[in-house]
Amino acid sequence: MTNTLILLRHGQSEWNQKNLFTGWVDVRLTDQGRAEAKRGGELLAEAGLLPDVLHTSLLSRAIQTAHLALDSADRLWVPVRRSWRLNERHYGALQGLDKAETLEKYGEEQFMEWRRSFDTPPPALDDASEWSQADDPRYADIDGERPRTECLADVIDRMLPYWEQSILPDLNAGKTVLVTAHGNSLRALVKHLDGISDTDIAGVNIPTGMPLVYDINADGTPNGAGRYLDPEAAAAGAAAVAAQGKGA
Ligand SMILES: O=C(O)[C@H](O)COP(=O)(O)O
Repeated sequence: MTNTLILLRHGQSEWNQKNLFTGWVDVRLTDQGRAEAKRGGELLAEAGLLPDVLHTSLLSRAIQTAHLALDSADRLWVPVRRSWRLNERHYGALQGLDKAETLEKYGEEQFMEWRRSFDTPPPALDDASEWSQADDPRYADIDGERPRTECLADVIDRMLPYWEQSILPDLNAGKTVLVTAHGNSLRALVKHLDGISDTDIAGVNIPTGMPLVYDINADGTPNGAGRYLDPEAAAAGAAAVAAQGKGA
């Protein structure tokens, strides 16, 4: 017996479009991002994958995406659980910087180390920065220390307790679970589910707005590989993410 987990990265955001490092900066979806989110919900409805519960991060781009996708699937009424533990990785002092300019300034090796290494975080973001979340009320009472920068290993450390204590129990209650989150918080969960090595995860990118479906066993392991509902579009989207920063 397995239960259905649906992972959905938010649609294109305003800073995805501008090619800026985003992290915990709370930007909204673009028109394209809203269309991607609606299409994601249509794909779920066409596949008969109707969520019974929603888990989102505390960031507007994921919350907007969930709302649009659930509306397309006529499931706006499902219960919602939100957590900072599903937030995008905190990009530290890179938040707000242009990816292409950062690549140009620091070179490919340093750019990729900060962007895709497993355990090297960017420099920490000063609380006085305009892109800091030091004064953001949504983090006033979070169950953990508010990060000033994160690497993927840090994201896994703060995301897995939520996976085990909040998402997996919903799955084992027989619910179809929709998780709307972010490129790197979903890379963290996919790494865990698929047993991807610390090295190989650097080559994994999550496309925007495309449902990724897993059949999950009671112990939290996947029964087979995850599957995108539109594999061709997913491959093109992942390639576009990989190309960000390279002037693409
Ligand atoms: O936070 C961001 O900049 C993006 O959502 C993810 O960026 P990345 O694909 O460069 O990690």
